[in-house]
Amino acid sequence: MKILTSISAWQDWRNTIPSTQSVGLVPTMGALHAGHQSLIARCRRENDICAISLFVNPTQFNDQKDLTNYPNTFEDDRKLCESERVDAIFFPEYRDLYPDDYRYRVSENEVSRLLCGAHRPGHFDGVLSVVMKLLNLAQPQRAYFGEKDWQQLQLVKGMVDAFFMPVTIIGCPTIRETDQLALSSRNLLLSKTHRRKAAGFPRLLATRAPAEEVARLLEAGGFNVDYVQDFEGRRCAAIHCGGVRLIDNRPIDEGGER
Ligand SMILES: Nc1ncnc2c1ncn2[C@@H]1O[C@H](COP(=O)(O)OP(=O)(O)OP(=O)(O)O)[C@@H](O)[C@H]1O
Ligand SMILES: CC(C)(CO)[C@@H](O)C(=O)[O-]
Ligand code: BAL
Repeated sequence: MKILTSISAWQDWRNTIPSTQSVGLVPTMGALHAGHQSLIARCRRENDICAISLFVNPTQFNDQKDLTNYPNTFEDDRKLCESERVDAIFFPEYRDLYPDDYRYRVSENEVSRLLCGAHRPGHFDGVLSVVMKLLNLAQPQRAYFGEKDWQQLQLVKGMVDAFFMPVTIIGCPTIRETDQLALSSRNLLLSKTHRRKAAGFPRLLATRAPAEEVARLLEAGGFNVDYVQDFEGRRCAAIHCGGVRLIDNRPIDEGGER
């Protein structure tokens, strides 16, 4: 497994791959967990070459504290990638990935302003810009994203269509803990008490009550609610639990308990 830290090393490596071999890419911000692992495993199964990027992208953070606190578990990440037979890890630095210092960026003017975009101004400009860079560098046939970040997934698909980018975006189901909390790197930041309490989030999101009622119940349960909103077939929500921001979504038409 190669660990590539410079753009030129990554490009040189990419150039060694014959055009007859398919490449899959899993973009991540590291602190890998079983959710990421499911994306990597699928990428491994569906492609000759499986690559992953680990980059905590500063341009998508509107909150400096959130960026500073973002977990970093590089050694464990490396081991997980090795055990999943990843071929290459791309682990760049900001100044290399942003030679323009973010003068150039990709913007979407509608969906990116809703939900998470309304609460994290500029967030999706940062996400789309870095994903465009990563896709241009890796030139994968397929790239894998989690449904946990539903709005992100829709925006990345939209960008690829809008710019005629030669890549297929594959959405992968959300992996959950046994108490149904969606796995997320930020879960590492929850205290024991808040981790226990966080199980109430997916439980309330799965009820059939109207979105406003779910928001009220979450607030009553001690969470600070950014939003609960139905969007493109999903009930999406973001809350703060003990200062940690968590997001989740559920299909709106799922039978039984949502
Ligand atoms: N529980 C999960 N199930 C499936 N995919 C996931 C899960 N959590 C994250 N992913 C996907 O992994 C990719 C990388 O996500 P990222 O590195 O931001 O991790 P994260 O756990 O979402 O962290 P964060 O705490 O920042 O939300 C994204 O496409 C994301 O949707
Ligand atoms: C897609 C991504 C890797 C871009 O930094 C990030 O938003 C994430 O991990 O979901
Ligand atoms: N998975 C979304 C990345 C972020 O919260 O910035």
